[in-house]
Amino acid sequence: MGSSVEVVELSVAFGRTPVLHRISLSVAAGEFVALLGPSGCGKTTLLRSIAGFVAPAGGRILAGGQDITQAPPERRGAAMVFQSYALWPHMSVAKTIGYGLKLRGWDRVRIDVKVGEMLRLLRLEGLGDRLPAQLSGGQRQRVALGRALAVDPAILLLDEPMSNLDARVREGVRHELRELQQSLGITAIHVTHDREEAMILADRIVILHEGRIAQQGTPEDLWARPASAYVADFLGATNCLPVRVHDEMAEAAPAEPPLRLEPGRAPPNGPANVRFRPEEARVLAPGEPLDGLVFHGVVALSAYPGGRWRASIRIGRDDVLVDVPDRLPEGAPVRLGIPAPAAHVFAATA
Ligand SMILES: Nc1ncnc2c1ncn2[C@@H]1O[C@H](COP(=O)(O)OP(=O)(O)OP(=O)(O)O)[C@@H](O)[C@H]1O
Repeated sequence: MGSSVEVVELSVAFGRTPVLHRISLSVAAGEFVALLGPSGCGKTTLLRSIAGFVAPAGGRILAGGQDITQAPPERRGAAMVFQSYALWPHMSVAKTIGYGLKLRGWDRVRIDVKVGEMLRLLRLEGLGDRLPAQLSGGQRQRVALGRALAVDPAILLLDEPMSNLDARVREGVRHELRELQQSLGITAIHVTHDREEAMILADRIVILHEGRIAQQGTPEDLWARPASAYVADFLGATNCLPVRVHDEMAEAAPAEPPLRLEPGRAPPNGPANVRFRPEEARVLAPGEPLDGLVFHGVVALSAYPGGRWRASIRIGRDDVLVDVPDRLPEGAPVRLGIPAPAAHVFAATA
């Protein structure tokens, strides 16, 4: 069974450079949490601090209510799977999976039984005698997972364990990992810079920005209500257009009705930006009304990435992308509509 993890005001510095700033985070027993953010935001450092490989400058870490801040890695009830898998080239699959048990002094017979169980669980039956070089990428990844899970950890720490797999294999492995984690009831903390991976795997996503938590919530919550331009951008709302906000209304073009912003979520009066996803914006038919923001623009370019067309629309001095069902002729005037729930408005300085 999994145990809870509590990170309390954790600070980490390398030399004089602070990397994590008083991070507080609670992970429930059995929960799957993804730490998401761009390269260098500190997610691996946070994971390694929980694992016990990095000594914090301040704050505490608890597992199952016990303070483990000073505990050595092997006394934390956690196992880590690394990006590189860190498999030993001369050690067979079975020996690799049994390695942690041998270190714990288990006898040969018990180790064999447990390794057999892990091989079945991870669909590696018949591969026990192989060396890493004789395995596919997906199989190697499962061996690394098997080595971590064999010791029955309460907490599974995953450091980008799928980044070396090709896209097609990764899809399958994601679902396997999620199923495995749920059936074992283990607590998982997963580091990734892949938004889709975090969305698919996690009960909760924690987005990091320069060593601080930018926002945390369920995937649906973050998707629908990003709290800042940084989070919106990271979650695919990469289009950005200027608007003016006054009295909780955002205005795109004087000719179109302004959008009433959710009370309490409106940025202060003045220059602001609306951020939105290409797949959530629409090109409107002439005169078609919309509850949202409407901009007037011209088609700059159309491309076909597959399934739908993706048009680049020039609005004033900005270009934005929008998915459309059919090719739009270049130079055609269009009304671009951003439905209210898809329009994320932030002060221009945010
Ligand atoms: N051992 C170290 N010594 C000095 N600086 C380090 C060390 N490890 C990490 N850093 C620095 O700390 C910052 C955060 O690194 P970290 O690896 O946690 O980021 P990350 O979000 O996991 O990035 P990536 O996705 O690239 O792994 C970076 O600026 C990095 O250069």
